[in-house]
Amino acid sequence: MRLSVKAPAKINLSLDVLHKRPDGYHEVEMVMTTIDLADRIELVDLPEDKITILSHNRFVPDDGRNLAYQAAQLLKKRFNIKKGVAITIDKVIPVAAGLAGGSSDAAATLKGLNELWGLGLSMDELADLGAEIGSDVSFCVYGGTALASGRGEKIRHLPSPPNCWVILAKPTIGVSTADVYKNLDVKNLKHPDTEAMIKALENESYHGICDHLSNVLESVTLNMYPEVAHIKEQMERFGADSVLMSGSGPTVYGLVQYESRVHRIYNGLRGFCDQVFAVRMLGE
Ligand SMILES: C[C@@](CO)(OP(=O)(O)O)[C@H](O)COP(=O)(O)OP(=O)(O)OC[C@H]1O[C@@H](n2ccc(N)nc2=O)[C@H](O)[C@@H]1O
Ligand SMILES: Nc1ncnc2c1ncn2[C@@H]1O[C@H](COP(=O)(O)OP(=O)(O)O)[C@@H](O)[C@H]1O
Repeated sequence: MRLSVKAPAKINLSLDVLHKRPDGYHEVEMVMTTIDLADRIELVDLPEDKITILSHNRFVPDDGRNLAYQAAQLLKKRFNIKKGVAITIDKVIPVAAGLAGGSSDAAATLKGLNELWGLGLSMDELADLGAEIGSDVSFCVYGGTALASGRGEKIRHLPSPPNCWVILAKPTIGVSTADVYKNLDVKNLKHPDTEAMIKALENESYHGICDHLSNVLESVTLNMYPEVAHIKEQMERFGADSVLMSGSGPTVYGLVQYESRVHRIYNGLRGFCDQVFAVRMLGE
């Protein structure tokens, strides 16, 4: 049997770090939402006991380092499944970009194999399994809009933002999430107003969302890679309503309400940045 599953990227509308935990992770409060920029995962049942990964993107590992591989392996071990799966990843989401591409591939693989192998697991059970793979995988299982806390695995669903455009620009560098957290000065942070962001979503206030975009990891990555700051300035100059770096970066996104402005910003950024996308929020 063969199954195809969509694996959408996320952006962080706000990202706060509360403290460093004894296990080395950071306690976070993040408002995240999925966007219409997605990988496609194809799963084909194999009679023999093996997992294969195929992707034409050279930055995507084709072995046990791949998060989709880890998702399949976790299900096989936990439910004692003797057959295998061939996973093909049609990569659209830029890699190591702060958009949770790998995490979303893992989440899509969990959901797809749940169906393919008839496991009958609930979304909550899949999200719990996802947390064993990575901090962002639980969110990616549900998608939509949510407040993620703990190390990212505790999910509270939120209303999705009013429809608008999201323009993304990724400079030609990949950022290590671990390095960014390592360079974060947790004691001296200007904390986002997470509650105000949640209120803005509840009130369907586009301007409220724009006013409260905030990410404590942004200044860390901006200091490490000045080209990210440059993209942010240009996105603001070309007329995005509000601009922020997603996750640990280096992708910068701008929110734009009116389609008439999208082309100008997109074309302006394309002048000096190879990877630019104009997409919609995905909603619920
Ligand atoms: C920063 C965020 C924001 O959404 O995303 P990305 O920028 O990676 O997309 C997440 O917190 C990343 O989630 P994810 O990429 O799944 O992280 P993991 O694989 O679990 O961890 C990678 C490394 O990041 C650090 N880490 C991650 C999450 C967390 N709450 N505290 C941490 O300190 C740890 O050093 C860990 O070894
Ligand atoms: N399916 C996958 N797609 C992309 N990268 C993956 C995948 N599985 C593992 N990785 C590894 O995870 C790292 C982070 O990738 P990604 O999830 O795209 O970024 P981020 O954590 O910034 O959102 C990459 O450098 C890559 O080596």
